[in-house]
Amino acid sequence: MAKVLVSDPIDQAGIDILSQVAQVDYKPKLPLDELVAIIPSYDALMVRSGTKVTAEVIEAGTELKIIGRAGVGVDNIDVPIATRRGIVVVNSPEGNTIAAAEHTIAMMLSLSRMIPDANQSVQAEQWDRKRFVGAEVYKKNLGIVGLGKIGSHVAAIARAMGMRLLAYDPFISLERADQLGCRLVDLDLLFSESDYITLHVPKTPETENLIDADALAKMKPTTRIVNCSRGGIINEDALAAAVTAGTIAGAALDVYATEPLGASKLRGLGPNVILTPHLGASTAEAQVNVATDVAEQIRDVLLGLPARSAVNIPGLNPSVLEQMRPFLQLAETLGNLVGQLAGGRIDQLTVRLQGELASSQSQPLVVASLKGLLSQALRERVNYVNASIEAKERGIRVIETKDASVHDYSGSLSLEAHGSLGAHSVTGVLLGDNEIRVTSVNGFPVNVPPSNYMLFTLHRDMPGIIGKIGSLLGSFNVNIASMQVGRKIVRGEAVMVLSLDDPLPDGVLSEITKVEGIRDAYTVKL
Ligand SMILES: NC(=O)C1=CN([C@@H]2O[C@H](COP(=O)(O)OP(=O)(O)OC[C@H]3O[C@@H](n4cnc5c(N)ncnc54)[C@H](O)[C@@H]3O)[C@@H](O)[C@H]2O)C=CC1
Ligand SMILES: O=C(O)C(=O)COP(=O)(O)O
Repeated sequence: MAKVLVSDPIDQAGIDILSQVAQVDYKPKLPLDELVAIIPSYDALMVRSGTKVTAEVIEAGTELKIIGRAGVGVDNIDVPIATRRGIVVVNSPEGNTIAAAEHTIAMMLSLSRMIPDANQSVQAEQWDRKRFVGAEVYKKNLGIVGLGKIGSHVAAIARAMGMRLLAYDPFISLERADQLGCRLVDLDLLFSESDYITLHVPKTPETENLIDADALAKMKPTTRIVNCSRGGIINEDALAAAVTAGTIAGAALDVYATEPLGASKLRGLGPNVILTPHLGASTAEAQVNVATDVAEQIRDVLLGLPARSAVNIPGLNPSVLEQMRPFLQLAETLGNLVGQLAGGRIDQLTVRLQGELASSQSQPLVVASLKGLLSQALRERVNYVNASIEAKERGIRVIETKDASVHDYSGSLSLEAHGSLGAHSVTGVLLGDNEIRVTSVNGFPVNVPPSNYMLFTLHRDMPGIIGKIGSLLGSFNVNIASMQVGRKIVRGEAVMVLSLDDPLPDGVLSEITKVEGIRDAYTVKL
């Protein structure tokens, strides 16, 4: 039975799903050294933001097939190393959107009305109404940095509260911003015009330290900043200095450069700074959502099914995947086939989508073709996650072409591998029942289903050659399941494709190449 380690607190709903297919060990708050010590025996790891899934953890996890992040941000996981190791990383892109957006609004209003300090004063049996005169958000400018899922929901709520919305997000269209009632502006304008600024970006090299002393200097003394996205996007010392100096009005933070927050200048700044301990996703509803979402994906991957929100399998979203699954199988089979025909070191793969297939996304088919191509060399170490990287590292150039014109079949896929031993090509199609047919080899028309053991010859079309090959195989006790010859002109060049019931014994191939008229022969094992 597969083993799953859950190393952060997750909702029981997730544990229940995982338990259907695996032994689940629930060990929240595991120290790094213990995690490294026990990870070798696990097939899957499920975390939230608490566990740092470092290169050391991933390298130690020799059996790991999937790392699940019950939430959005995967910045606590070394995704490039996981990808390199062929480990799928999944998250829950939408499970906590509402929770994080509502926490943002709660932080903005709490800051404006000094609710935490006002509460504390009443708890302390004071009745100080003068100290807690706040500000309204109505008709104020809210600058949203990052107009993705959470930023968009914040925009919708803020709009309903009568705020005026500015947004900065270089990857969002004007139309989308318009729909959300946001004016897209550059960062400097957002900094200088906003009364409230809220951050909803991932932590990347571009967003790290985005709000530094220079940015803070551009803001109004009445500006209040909310950060429920990621620590490190705001420079905490610069922020504390700006609040202390009164060059901005205040800040409400849920996330920090280092968590848990250690010694910090952000503490003790009175009602103008509110700090929560990374609570954005901490609602009952969000925790059920993310735990269910990610546990289902871990379960599926352990059962050999695809994940719907893999962050390191480009272009394979669930609907695409479902629709393309038979074509991915076709691409993988053809990749495997052409890789074996080409042999040697391959430096280029051309992937050609013909007919109806030309309207499909090519990237998943390219990845599947590469997976097939590399499977002889890498066996089970190559998968959809690392096929592109492995190919790139081996210097395999990929060329994609599309041709919507329809020939003999409504849609076909052709792969041509170019390598140290020459170039070979195969074309295949899917029949009505999703059965794979190889329809050409090196440009010669054939019509054969792929089989476990195959023999291909390139030869001169001449009388007697088929009989000779048949007898030769018979003399080695190899049974032929089917045989096909493809040629373009009578007595010209031709290919022969044989499906065999048995693997070819050593030495037979060289005997075959000695037969008169045979130019080359290749065995293929699929
Ligand atoms: N405090 C908490 O507990 C939670 C925090 N988060 C964090 O909130 C953030 C946003 O999450 P989602 O909205 O779900 O992500 P998302 O991917 O839907 O949106 C992120 C947006 O940021 C934009 N963006 C990327 N780089 C940018 C840049 N350099 N400048 C401006 N915009 C940029 C993207 O175009 C995208 O529209 C993430 O960092 C996530 O980890 C999410 C959930 C809970
Ligand atoms: O989903 C995210 O990105 C979050 O930051 C939530 O973090 P958490 O799962 O609460 O540790």
